Amino acid sequence: MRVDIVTIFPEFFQVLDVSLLGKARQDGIIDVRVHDLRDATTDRHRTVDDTPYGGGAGMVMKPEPWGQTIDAILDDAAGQPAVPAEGSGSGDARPLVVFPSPAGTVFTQATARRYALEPHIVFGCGRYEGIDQRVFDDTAERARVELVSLGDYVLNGGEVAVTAMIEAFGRLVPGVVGNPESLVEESHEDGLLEYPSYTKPALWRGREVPDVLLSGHHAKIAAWRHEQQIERTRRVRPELLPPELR
Ligand SMILES: CN1CCC[C@H](Cn2ccc3ccc(-c4n[nH]c(N)c4C#N)cc32)C1
Repeated sequence: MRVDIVTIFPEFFQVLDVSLLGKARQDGIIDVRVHDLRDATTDRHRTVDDTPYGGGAGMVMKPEPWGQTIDAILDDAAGQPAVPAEGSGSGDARPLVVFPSPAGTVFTQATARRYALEPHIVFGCGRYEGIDQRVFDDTAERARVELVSLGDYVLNGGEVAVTAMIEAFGRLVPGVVGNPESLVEESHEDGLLEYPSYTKPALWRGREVPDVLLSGHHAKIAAWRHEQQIERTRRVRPELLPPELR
């Protein structure tokens, strides 16, 4: 899987060199390439923004550097088809270009599962008040374009969102997580929040571990954990409960 990231803060993504994603990159499972948008500027000040047409506060990101950078990435990728992850992908062979945006559809575990099947994703990290709309419209001429939001709050740019999204789908790409079993019983994977976890010691500051977890009775443990998931989901995120459990 190939991932391209366009940003004015390339150093922001050094975080992707560590932990699971760093190993996935070293193992060649995920090929992450970071592009500095300012490399596509032509003026001495490497300008990427300008005042908004129609007035208003803040600055808007100019379309030219974006168009040049995205074209270069898509042209390069066209010559090196990326290998899709196992499983059925979107069926649309065009690359996927994702722009984080507070105006986008909310990123969920279902989005992460879908992205994990894509052979190639380009992420465009906006800053300032956002990117000139014509960048999205022009890119949509040759790629699938998605505006995606991390959640209902305002960030200063797309980099934090892209980091979270790459972690969320990256861990689902086959070979990234050592034990795929650990991906099954986690929050949102089965629509419910995860059950509480415990480890040694059996007694800590006067607090014991639930007896069922010490029983060795796997069926009872599984039943207790599922009940905990339902109780926790009902308490914290009732809207996630399937109708029959509400
Ligand atoms: C005051 N203005 C309002 C519009 C956005 C401006 C900052 N900005 C520029 C590019 C950009 C990209 C994503 C996000 C963002 N914010 N919240 C989320 N869940 C996001 C996601 N994904 C924010 C962004 C700040």
